[in-house]
Amino acid sequence: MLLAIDCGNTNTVFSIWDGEKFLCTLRTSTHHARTADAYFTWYSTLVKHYGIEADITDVIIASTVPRVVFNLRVFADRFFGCRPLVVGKPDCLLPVPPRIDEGTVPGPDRLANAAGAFDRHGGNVVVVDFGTATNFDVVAADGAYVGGVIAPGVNLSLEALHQGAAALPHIDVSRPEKVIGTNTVGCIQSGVYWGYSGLIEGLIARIKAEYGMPMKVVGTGGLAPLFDQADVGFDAIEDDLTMHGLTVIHRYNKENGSA
Ligand SMILES: Nc1ncnc2c1ncn2[C@@H]1O[C@H](COP(=O)(O)OP(=O)(O)OP(=O)(O)O)[C@@H](O)[C@H]1O
Ligand SMILES: CC(C)(CO)[C@@H](O)C(=O)NCCC(=O)O
Ligand SMILES: [K+]
Repeated sequence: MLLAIDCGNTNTVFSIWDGEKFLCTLRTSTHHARTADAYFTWYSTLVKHYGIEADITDVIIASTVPRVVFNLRVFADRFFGCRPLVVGKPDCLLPVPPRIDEGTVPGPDRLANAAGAFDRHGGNVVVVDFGTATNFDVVAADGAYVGGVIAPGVNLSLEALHQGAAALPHIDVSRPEKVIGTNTVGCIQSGVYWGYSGLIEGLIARIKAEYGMPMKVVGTGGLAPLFDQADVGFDAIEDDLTMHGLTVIHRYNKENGSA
C-alpha cells in the first residue's frame, strides 16, 4: 500500500491508497521540527482509531516546505523500511515534464495537481487550489504543467487585514448575502468573499483568453466549495486532486523502474 503525504505551508495531509481507493486521510499542522517518532505516534494512533489494516510498502511526498522532508524520509525508512519518492527531486520521474522558465522550481503540489488533473480530464485544464496561497495551475493538452498564477490565500488575506489594521477583528471567511456591509464584520466578509470571487472569476477569464483554447476549470482545497457558491466558473470540485496526482506520479515511477 502507498502512503501519500502532501505537506503544505499550513497543513500536512497523509492518505493511505490501497491501489483503488483512499482508505483514510489524516491531517496535522506543518512543523519542520516534528520528528519521525512524533509522526509515527500520531499516524499509528489514528490508523488504529479508524480500524485500518495498512501494510505500507511505499511512500511518496510532495512538500512545499523543504525543511520537513528530512524527518519524513527518516519516518518512511524507520517505520516502513522504504525510501520515499520525493516529488521535485531528480529521481522522481514525472509523467510529463513541466514547461516553464529555466531555473524555476515549481511547487511539488502544483506538479501533483497537474498529474491528477491530466489523468482525470486529459489536459487543457486550469486547477484552482485554495491553500495558504491560492494557486492556479495550467495543464497543457499533453499534460505538462505550464505555469499559472500565485495569489495570497484567503485566510492569509484575512489575517493580514487583522494584523495591519488596529480596529479590524479576525474573522472567518463566509458568504455574506449583501455586498454593502452594514457593520464591520459584514464589510470585511464582503471584501474578502466578493473581492476574492472577483479575483477568481477575473483570473479564469484572463487565463482562458490568453490560452486561446477551451479549458476545464477544477477547484480543489478547503475553500473551493465556498467559492463555488459564488458561481466563479468551476466545472468540477475535487477535494482529493493533489492526492490523486501523487498516486498517478507514484504509479508512473513504478512502471518506469524508478520506485
Ligand atoms: N469556511 C471556512 N473558513 C475558514 N477556513 C476554512 C473554511 N472551510 C475550510 N477551511 C480551511 O481550509 C483548510 C483546508 O484547506 P487546504 O488543506 O486546502 O489548505 P491548507 O491546509 O489551509 O493550506 P496548505 O495546503 O497550503 O497547507 C482547513 O484547514 C480549514 O481550516
Ligand atoms: C505556491 C505554493 C505556495 C502553493 O502551495 C507552492 O506551490 C510553492 O511554494 N511553489 C513554489 C513556486 C512555484 O510554484 O513557482
Ligand atoms: K494544498
